[in-house]
Amino acid sequence: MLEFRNVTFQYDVEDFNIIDDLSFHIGKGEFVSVIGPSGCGKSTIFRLTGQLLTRKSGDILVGGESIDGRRGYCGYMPQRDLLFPWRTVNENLRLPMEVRGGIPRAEMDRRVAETLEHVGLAGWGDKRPEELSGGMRQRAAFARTLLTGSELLLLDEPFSALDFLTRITMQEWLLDQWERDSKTVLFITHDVEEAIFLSGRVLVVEDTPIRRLRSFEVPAPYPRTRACLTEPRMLELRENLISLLRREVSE
Ligand SMILES: Nc1ncnc2c1ncn2[C@@H]1O[C@H](COP(=O)(O)OP(=O)(O)OP(=O)(O)O)[C@@H](O)[C@H]1O
Repeated sequence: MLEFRNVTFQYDVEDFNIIDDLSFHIGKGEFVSVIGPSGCGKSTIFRLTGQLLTRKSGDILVGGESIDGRRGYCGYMPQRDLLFPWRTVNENLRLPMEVRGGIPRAEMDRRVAETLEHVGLAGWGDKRPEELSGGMRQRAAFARTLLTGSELLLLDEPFSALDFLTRITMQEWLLDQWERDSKTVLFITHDVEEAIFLSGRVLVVEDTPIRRLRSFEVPAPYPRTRACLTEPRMLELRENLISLLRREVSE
């Protein structure tokens, strides 16, 4: 579903590559998390995939084809919900379809209502974002990401600003959505436990510049409950990942 082939990237103001000859791939329908030290370039991978940045060399493929010249092949949800405060929830959710164009208003309204119901926010469409709780705003932002209609969802630390209980509720909610929708999800987090609870695989950034992502299979079948986190194999994986990250930060 997503493939990086020998991708290299450098920010204009820097004199070194932040991503250097990186290759990896994510299969259709996978839920994969990316973890690594702060500032190592995780979000840069997302920005390159969404063409918010342009790579220096290499190729990025979605669904087997290069992303160059294409639009609408991925939905991107950033760290903060970024709902427009002056728009109602309905108006926020219509946005990706308005940008794409060519969809009749009645059809947009139908899709918005259906998606709000899908994420448990039926009846909240006329509210403004400030009237929603943090968890509800994230659900609305996720609904807007779904309304891009893309099979590939890039979620960049979507729950990092939430309190602990809302966060674990949202993690369970997201897993339910993923199991129901069969989308491909690439998820950035700083939280090792969140990564292993949600993902089938965890990719670890081992060094900067990013030359490779080390892949760890998560040894727990879906559907999952949080109880799986206390299983010995999951605890062992969690400790392995934490010590790997610690080593990277101290190097
Ligand atoms: N627009 C920019 N111009 C120049 N340098 C940038 C720009 N955006 C990010 N960087 C630098 O590139 C590096 C990688 O940034 P990026 O946001 O991809 O890291 P990250 O791993 O997602 O960080 P975090 O986990 O803290 O969100 C950082 O050192 C950052 O300072």
